[in-house]
Amino acid sequence: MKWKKYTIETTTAAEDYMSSMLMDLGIEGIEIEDNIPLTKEDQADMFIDFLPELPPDEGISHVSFYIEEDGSDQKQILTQVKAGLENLRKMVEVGSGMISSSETEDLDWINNWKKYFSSFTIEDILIKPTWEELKEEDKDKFLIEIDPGISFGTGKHETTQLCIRQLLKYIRGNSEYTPENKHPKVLDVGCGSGILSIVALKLGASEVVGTDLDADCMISTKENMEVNHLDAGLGTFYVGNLIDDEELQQKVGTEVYDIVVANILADVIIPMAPVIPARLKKGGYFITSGIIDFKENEVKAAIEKAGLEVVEINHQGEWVNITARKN
Ligand SMILES: C[S@@+](CC[C@H](N)C(=O)[O-])C[C@H]1O[C@@H](n2cnc3c(N)ncnc32)[C@H](O)[C@@H]1O
Repeated sequence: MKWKKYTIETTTAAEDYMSSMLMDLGIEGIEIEDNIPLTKEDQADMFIDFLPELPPDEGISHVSFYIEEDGSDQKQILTQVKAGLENLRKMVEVGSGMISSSETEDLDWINNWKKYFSSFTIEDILIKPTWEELKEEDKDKFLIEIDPGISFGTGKHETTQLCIRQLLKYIRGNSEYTPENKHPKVLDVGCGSGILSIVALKLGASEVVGTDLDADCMISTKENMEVNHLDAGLGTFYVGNLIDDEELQQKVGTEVYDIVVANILADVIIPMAPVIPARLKKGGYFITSGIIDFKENEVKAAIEKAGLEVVEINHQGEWVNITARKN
């Protein structure tokens, strides 16, 4: 599909008004480029732990939007955008308001990333996108099928893989480690696509409870449970923030989990560490990742301060997994 990209030069003060005006006109896929650093909340939502140095913010912003080349009345939309822009001038400094245009190559916003997600294995687990056909030679493999939709969690990210390896070890066991409980109850904080809950259940977990800030993850997780033939009753998933939502903490429960897994971000795991020991049974494990290597010591200190004993630290690329025990 061919798209035409239009870019409005405006001010950082007007960029939100500008995108809201465009959305009111039914335009989706709006892009904002400015030199304002992301907030901590935006960083957490976007799973970004470190940011490039930006040039100084001079108050200039470029707001771009895309219109399908065929099938839309470009002229009419542009007239509406120009009228909307002039209306905004009465409320806020919109700057030059100059609109430039360029052609883009074929774009399929929702599905393009799928080209980069194909089957792969972690130890003996085959992770396969739901849309890929299962090869004859893979029919007997330990299979997890995933469509993350708009949630995080194809399994390709180093942090997810670090957690999967720990689930393999602490649920199934391996040569150096034999778990006492082969059917643990698992809490998956930041469940995303549900991939870690599904791996845990497929490895033998008796039940999983998951949480995420993002309501869309509930849909992806539910659908992925179904695709993997897991009974819906094996998993309960809640939207919310375990760090400070006492109602959620109560729903999730106290001293009921053999394993808590949380693949989020160092800046989220640090404030979350104090509420983890209360969720774990004595002897239970906290498996966490999403930690960029230069924040390893900070996260380790927070986990130890919360009263857990760090038993393992693993690395993959620039990412870290910390596993800790409640003694
Ligand atoms: C890196 S993704 C992990 C997804 C999946 N568990 C995996 O390992 O691939 C992190 C998820 O944590 C969620 N998240 C961020 N902060 C959170 C918080 N305070 N509580 C629960 N979930 C959170 C995000 O919405 C996102 O879905």
